[in-house]
This record gives sequence, C-alpha cells and structure tokens, in this order.
Amino acid sequence: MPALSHALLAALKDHGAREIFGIPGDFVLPLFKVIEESSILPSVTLSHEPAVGFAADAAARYHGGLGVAVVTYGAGAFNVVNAVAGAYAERSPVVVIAGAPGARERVSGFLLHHQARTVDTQLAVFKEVTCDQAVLSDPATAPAQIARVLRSAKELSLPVYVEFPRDMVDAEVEPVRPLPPRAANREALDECVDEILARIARAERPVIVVDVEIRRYGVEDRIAALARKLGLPLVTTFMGRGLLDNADDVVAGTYLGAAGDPAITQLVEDADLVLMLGVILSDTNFALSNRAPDPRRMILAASREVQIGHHAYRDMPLGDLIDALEARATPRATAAGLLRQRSTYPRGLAADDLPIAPSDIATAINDMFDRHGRMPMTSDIGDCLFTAMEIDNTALAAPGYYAGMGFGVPAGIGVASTGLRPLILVGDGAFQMTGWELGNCRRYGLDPIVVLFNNCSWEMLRVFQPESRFNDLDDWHYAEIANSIGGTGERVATRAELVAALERAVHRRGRFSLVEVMLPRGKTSDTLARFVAGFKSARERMAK
Ligand SMILES: Cc1ncc(Cc2csc(CCOP(=O)(O)OP(=O)(O)O)c2C)c(N)n1
Ligand SMILES: [Mg+2]
Repeated sequence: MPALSHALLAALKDHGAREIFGIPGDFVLPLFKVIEESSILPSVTLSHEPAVGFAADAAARYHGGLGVAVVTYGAGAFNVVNAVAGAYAERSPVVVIAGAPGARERVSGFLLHHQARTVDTQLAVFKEVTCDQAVLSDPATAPAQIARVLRSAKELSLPVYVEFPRDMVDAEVEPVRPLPPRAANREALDECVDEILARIARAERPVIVVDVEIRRYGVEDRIAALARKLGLPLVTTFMGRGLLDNADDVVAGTYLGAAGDPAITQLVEDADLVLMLGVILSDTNFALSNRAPDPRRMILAASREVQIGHHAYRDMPLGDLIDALEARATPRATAAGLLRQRSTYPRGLAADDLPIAPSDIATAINDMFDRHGRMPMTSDIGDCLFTAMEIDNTALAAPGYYAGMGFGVPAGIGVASTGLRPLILVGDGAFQMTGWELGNCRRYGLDPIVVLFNNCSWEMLRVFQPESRFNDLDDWHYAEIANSIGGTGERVATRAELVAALERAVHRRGRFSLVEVMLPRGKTSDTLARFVAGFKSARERMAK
C-alpha cells in the first residue's frame, strides 16, 4: 500500500494538477521532502504565502486543471487565506494543503507554535473560503476523503482545503479512487435545453454574455461553435475579458455598461434575450449597466444551475448543457450577423518624445502583439486592469471581481511555471505588495515581461478621493531594483523609450524584463476615466 503522501500527490495529478506552489515549514517539512524527492508533480517555492495562493490560482486558470498551494500550519496557512478567498470569489479550483500538528502533539497539553485560538482554528477559517474540507488523520478514511474533495474542486470549480497532520506522511493507505463526475439528469437537461432553444427562437435581438466559468469548465470552443451555429453575437463581461481569445470571429467585445464601447453596451442592453453562460453577477460586471439585468429577459447558466426567468434547473453542469444545446440547436441567421460590430483597439503609437499616458501603453502593447504575436497576460487591480480593456482580446488572468491587489506578479510567475511566457501588468502600489516575487524567476529560468505603471500613486483611490495625501506614494526606482534581483529593468518616460524598451524585452530571454513606465499622477486610462464617471453618476442617481 502507498504512503498517504504519495497517494495524495498521485491523486492530485490524476485530477488535473500540473504543479505545486508552496513554502515549507516544520509542520509540512516531511511532506515537502516527499514532494521534492518523488517529483510526482514539479514544485515551485516562493517568498510569501499570498504569492503561493495567487500563483496556484493563475496556473489553474490557464491550464484548466487544479491549482495546488502547500503551506505550513498556522502562520503559513493564515497568510494564504486572502488569495484563497479571491479564488473562491472568482471560481478558481485551488487545493490548499496545510500542515497540522500530529495526534500526540494535539493532546500534549501545550499551546502549539503557529496555533491561533485553538488547534482547529485553521480548519474553521478555511471552511469559510473553500467548498469542501478533509482532515487526513485516519488512514482508513483518508483516500475517500481525498477523492471527495478533489471531485468537489473540479465540479464546483472552487477551492478546497486538505489538512495534513505531520505524523501521517508515511501512513499506509489504499490508493485514492477518483469518484465519477455527477452528470445532469437527462430528462431535466432535455427540458431545460428545449426551453432555452424556444426562448432563442422567439427572440428578435438575442445576445450571449460569457464569463470565467466557461474557461473553468473548458467549454470555450464549444460555446464559440454554438454562437456560430445560432448566429448569435457574443460579448464577455469585465471579469471575462480575454475569454475566447482564439475566436475573434465570435467575440464582439467586452460589456462595460456606461464605461464601455457604446455599440457593445447597446447590443446587451437592447437585447430581448440575454443568454448568460458562466457569468458571475457581480457589481464589477454590471454596476454600470444603464439597464439592470432583468430575469424576464435573462437566462443564467452558472454554478451548476440554469435560471430562466424566475425558475431554475438544479445540478446542471455547464459542459452537459453546452453539449446538449450545440447538439440540438438548428442553424439560424448567417454567421455574418455575428460581427455586426467588433470593438476596435488602438494601434500605431507614435514613437515620439511625448510623455506617456496609460492608454499609450495599451497601444504600444497592441503594436507589439501585432509584430510578435499575442502573449498570455496577467494583471493586478489598478488602472493597469482598465488599460487592459484597451488591449486586443488576449488571454488574461486578473482579479476583475474580487479586486484584491498583489495578484498580478505572482499570477504571472504561476503562468510562467506552466511553460508560457506571460506579460504582467501591475501598478506601483500593487508591486510594493508582491512584485518582489520576481526575485524567484532566475532559479526557475522564468522570463516574464513586466510592465509597471509607476504613477507614484494609489491612483484608483485618488480618482475617488483626490484630497487625500495618503495616495502620494514615493518613487522607489523599481527598474534599478529589478537589475539586482535577477532581471533587467528599464525606466521609460517618453513614448519612444516605451516602444524601444518593449522591443528589447521581447527579444531578451532567460531573465525577467521589467519596463517601469513613468506616468503623471492624475492621468488615468480612458477606460478608468469612463468607469469613474459612470460610478459617480450612478452614485448621484442612488442619492436622489
Ligand atoms: C489587498 C488590497 N488592499 C487594498 C486595496 C484597495 C485599493 C484598490 S486600488 C488601490 C491603489 C492601487 O495602486 P496601484 O499603484 O497599484 O495602481 P493605480 O491605482 O493604477 O495607481 C488600493 C490601495 C485592494 N484593492 N486590495
Ligand atoms: Mg499607482
């Protein structure tokens, strides 16, 4: 019989994990030894546990499997809670494996180091940010518990928690037998599909809106095929930006309500049927809608449910639904109707001596992608994410709903660890939180390109509260620091310098490149400016 540590690692791999991110500690040292020596999964250690969580989250978003974060008991585990909360909010299946005291320690009578209120406080905290939990303290039940939580992570696309007492690493157990996926009830599925297709047939101006769950459940290509067959226009939400990046004939643009492309906004808000697939009904996706989502003209397929008007079908996996819709849909209007309008993105930045504005960065990146091909992107929260809306529809992992800072750089390291070369967008405030993780790139041979928006400001706060001096950050000269932690940094202040530095970064391989873009305080991207105007007018309307 295998040791529990080996059984768990093999099960993670069987369920779609591709790598492990972590930081060891005495409560997981024996487990980390097995991880490193068994090589069942490659492992990457980082410098601070929030980054471990962000990297595991972003890796899962890109390879479509499970993200894995291994941390020590207490101090390590509590450090990763915020990243796991963000993964929960944005439907990312991260498996948190946290060390814990062994059976004898628990009854030693001592208060244990790293313990908070009680020995089980860690489990109690993670119950709030995971969909399922397992404590592997009994060899007889451990394999079944592992099978259950890993199926939960995959089926619900949500984080799960595995507590691994340090005296269980070598415990002999049965191998983990994966549980069968839970399919939709066939009759309910047929009834649901008939109702959806009937609603589409009656609609005169239907539209499809997609969001992150279509990637989490691997159905992007099938949805593109469905949109083509039905001849329906399709847009992404703010959170869903970058989805269907290989289906330019299908994606008309991104719906941003009052802050977006008016033609896209009209497509959604004038629609008499909005088919929402994998959509998170969040404020960041819909708060700027001129017309709030209306259940009478909406079908929402998300979280294994399909809501039509005011009734719902339960236990309806998105993949089963899309397969059944695609199989039973009859072709409609010509595909030409798909792209009545497609958003256009700025190109052709003049390489001149003018100072740089945030939207110039988007134009320079569009030009770079045209010359060298699109790169997978990660972004932090800040004006960099709003600027990303002006970059052509490219694969993107960003905290567009949870909106937690610190995600961008570690997420980029997570994506780079999957074998891709990402372009990372980050503001100076967020970089101050987790940007230093770039110092781990050299030992793993990772060479992401980082574009750092240095406005020496918490600019997203300043636009709402300009009178506060706490928004004035100091200038830390990040490019200089990059050179001392294994990368190459360049500081640019004109559009010509920006274009040249990006070109050098693309050709520079084997070490990370950091392009520190100097921006004036008070100047935001065009998209953020429209968002702020939209939020302020929405707030004024609510105040009346
Ligand atoms: C973990 C966390 N703590 C605080 C905040 C609150 C916040 C949202 S945006 C922002 C300023 C971001 O500054 P940065 O320089 O990165 O970007 P920019 O605005 O373009 O200049 C803060 C402090 C959030 N969202 N998450
Ligand atoms: Mg800033």
